[in-house]
Amino acid sequence: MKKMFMNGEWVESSSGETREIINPYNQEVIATAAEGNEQDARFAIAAAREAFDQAAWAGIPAAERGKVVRTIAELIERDHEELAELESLDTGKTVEESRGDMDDIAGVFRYFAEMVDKDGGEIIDSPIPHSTSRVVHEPVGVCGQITPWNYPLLQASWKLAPALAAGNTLVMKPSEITPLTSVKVFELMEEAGVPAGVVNLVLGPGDSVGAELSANNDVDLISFTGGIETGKRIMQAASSNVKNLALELGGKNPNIVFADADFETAVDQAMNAVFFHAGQICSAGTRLMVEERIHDDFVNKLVDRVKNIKLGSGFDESTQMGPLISKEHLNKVAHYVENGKKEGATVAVGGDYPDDPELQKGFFYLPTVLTGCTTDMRVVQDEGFGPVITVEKFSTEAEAVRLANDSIYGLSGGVFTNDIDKAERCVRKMRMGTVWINDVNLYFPHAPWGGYKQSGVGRELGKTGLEEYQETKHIFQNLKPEPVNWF
Ligand SMILES: NC(=O)c1ccc[n+]([C@@H]2O[C@H](COP(=O)([O-])OP(=O)(O)OC[C@H]3O[C@@H](n4cnc5c(N)ncnc54)[C@H](O)[C@@H]3O)[C@@H](O)[C@H]2O)c1
Ligand SMILES: C[N+](C)(C)CC=O
Repeated sequence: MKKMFMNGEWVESSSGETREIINPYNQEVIATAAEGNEQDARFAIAAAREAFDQAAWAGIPAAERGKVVRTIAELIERDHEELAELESLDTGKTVEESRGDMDDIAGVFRYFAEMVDKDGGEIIDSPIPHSTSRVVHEPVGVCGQITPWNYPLLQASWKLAPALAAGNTLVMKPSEITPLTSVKVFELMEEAGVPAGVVNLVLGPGDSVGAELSANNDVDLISFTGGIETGKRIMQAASSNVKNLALELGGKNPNIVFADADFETAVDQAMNAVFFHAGQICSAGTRLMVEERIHDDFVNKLVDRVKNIKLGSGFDESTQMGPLISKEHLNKVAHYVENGKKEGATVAVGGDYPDDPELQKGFFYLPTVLTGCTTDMRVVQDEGFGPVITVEKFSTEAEAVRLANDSIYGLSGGVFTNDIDKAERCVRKMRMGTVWINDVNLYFPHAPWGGYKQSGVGRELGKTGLEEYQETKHIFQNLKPEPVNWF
């Protein structure tokens, strides 16, 4: 039974309720987890509040905190294979992808561990005679952290590492359907020596545990990664005590291919942009935009290659794409494609469930390419979050940029061209938090990640990822205090 971690203890839920965790490849039960509720969330928040107010973590010298965060990275590296296999069991993604995630996760803890003791504040040139003026950074306080199911531990690491580095205490709620690697990393944080009450883990549903974290007045910051509609609810709840807010939401990301791009690379990357993790990636380049002159050749080549994508178990080395996360999500993706067809899109390949008998127990959907799409279609505007590419045509650079920006989202986008001036002109006009030139879906700890428009608020990773977990304080000192005699 996977328990919750509160005030340094592993506990069951106060109600005794549990949830079965399902393998999306074959629907087998892989674990049972405690199912927490509002009361459990309040208990964990109180523990984090107490630990913060007693300076159980922020009061430790920064270099010592850095050492503990670095040890977490080392323990993740030690248990790398176990963590990768757990992630694949829970999400269905290939173990090869999960191994890459674990490398990234250890790197994130290392990156923030190195930043811990580098900030000595700032001296301001005070305009007031006989005074000093300084700026220091302090932790925000108690942080609520809510994560999604698609990259369970990766998204958790983007929140845990900077929050700890900055000296905060926290309560994390992972997605209720993929808690396994989060439980494991809390074991590793305990082993690394994080003091009791500093990190707390509550398992359970969003509308109880997540809602309590978002609304509770003892929480100072809420950091959320997930869908737009949930993000809006959290934003409203967080207004109760005007919490600091960080939102990493969805995307519907354009991938623009100009006729002068390297053809083979652009086709290959158009597939990488979408079919990793069956398209369940916030920054998936699901909206392929191809210059009219090469459109037909490009689609033909793409379809030829997509036909050969091998579906299967994430534990089979020959598998290139695993299942979707759940029955509910599979139905959502199938409806999304059906609606696209009704709007006039043509299924060039896929558009159905696989008929391979070996895949019938899993939540599989065929890699799909929809052609004849236009920007006004819902299938182009909505985040499908599945292995589905919509293809649009454009004829000029200005049109490509205008169409790419025609979205409520602004998470990421790609441009493929050999004309570097054109690439630069396009990416500077694209209203997205990350833009790639001749590449897709890249991220690393040193560069900030986040969305323009409705894709989010704030940035994770990089220097800004640490700043999100810090308050900024100005300290002014009068070196020659004397009466002002105004009154
Ligand atoms: N921008 C990014 O970096 C990024 C990264 C990963 C995923 N995502 C987005 O996440 C979405 C997929 O994840 P999902 O389906 O798990 O999202 P979701 O919004 O359904 O759930 C995310 C988390 O929120 C919790 N939650 C649900 N209702 C809640 C409520 N009322 N109050 C508080 N918490 C609540 C869930 O239990 C879960 O832990 C996609 O839209 C994807 O684009 C974004
Ligand atoms: C942020 N990222 C790309 C790792 C996962 C998005 O779903």
